[in-house]
Amino acid sequence: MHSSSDFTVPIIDISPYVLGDRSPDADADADATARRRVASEVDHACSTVGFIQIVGHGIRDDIVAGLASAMDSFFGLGPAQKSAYICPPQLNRGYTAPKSETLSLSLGLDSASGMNDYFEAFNVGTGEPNTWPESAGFRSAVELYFAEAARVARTLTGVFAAALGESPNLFSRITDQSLDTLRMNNYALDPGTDVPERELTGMSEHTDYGLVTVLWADRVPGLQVLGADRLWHDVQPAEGAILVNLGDLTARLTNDRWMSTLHRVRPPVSGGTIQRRRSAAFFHDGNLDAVIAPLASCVETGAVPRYRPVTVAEHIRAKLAGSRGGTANASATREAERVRRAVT
Ligand SMILES: O=C(O)CCC(=O)C(=O)O
Ligand SMILES: [Fe+2]
Repeated sequence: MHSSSDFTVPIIDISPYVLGDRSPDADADADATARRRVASEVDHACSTVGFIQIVGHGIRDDIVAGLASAMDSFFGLGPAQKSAYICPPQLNRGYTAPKSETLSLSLGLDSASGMNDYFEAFNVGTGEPNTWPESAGFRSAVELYFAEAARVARTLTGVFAAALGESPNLFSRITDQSLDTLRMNNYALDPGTDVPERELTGMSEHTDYGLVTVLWADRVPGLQVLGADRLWHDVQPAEGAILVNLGDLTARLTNDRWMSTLHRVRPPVSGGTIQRRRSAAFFHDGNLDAVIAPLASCVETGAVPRYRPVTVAEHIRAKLAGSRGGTANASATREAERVRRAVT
């Protein structure tokens, strides 16, 4: 594992975009200035790191605590009970048992032997039929958090439009029927499991697939982000902060002005075990029939855009066929090359 002191995930206070109801005597000029500052900080972070920590997001602590305890109640069930919620790979919903996905196959990178990622997960979302565990209060707690993450994702795309100097409806017109998925991840070993002092793959290296990811995570080590220095850096959210990272569709839209940053989860093994860690990734992917092509403002005059247009459905399907279906994705050559060039 590598780290260097000059790698940081910037903390940005997005409250100027979140506070909806202003008092009648609010200073409109001061508001506009505060928003411009947020947009400029976001532009810088998206161009250089591809990850942000947001504060001032307005998600109440009790809603996060409700999500965390819903996750505990489900992941605490026995393997047979959890397995009743497994869905076929072409449906990105329900329970994923440990070692039934390999995220790096979404980049076309082969795993040595079948599905290897140690995480277990539960997915719910829009656009595909959900299955809900019977655990008391699970559905209502998860739906409350889901609505808040969806609100924050939409606030962020508003900031993105401003930061790119585009019309405010740049994203709203391609996200009114957005495919959104909340993936609740659990990285844990059964009591008594003895892992050798080597690194365990919690979740293999990948970029996220959609427009933007809103990522709540325990303040426990494990998440690593690939820096421009080709080193993997450990990242933990600050108290109360929520991580945000861009997905491939925003990199494509911005012709790589903004980055879909590679990341992975490698829980450190100590004393033969790992510290349990939870995360919940809200993937905001856009309307399935939306066509994502590089913005004219992000392509130099006379230059050829780096990406051909794709629909959201086409892109997400190819990625999931890799991570969930085990068919290596052949169309992520650029990201796969970045992983190969990383110092492991
Ligand atoms: O567990 C984490 O912090 C990262 C999860 C993640 O990258 C994902 O679900 O795509
Ligand atoms: Fe991810």
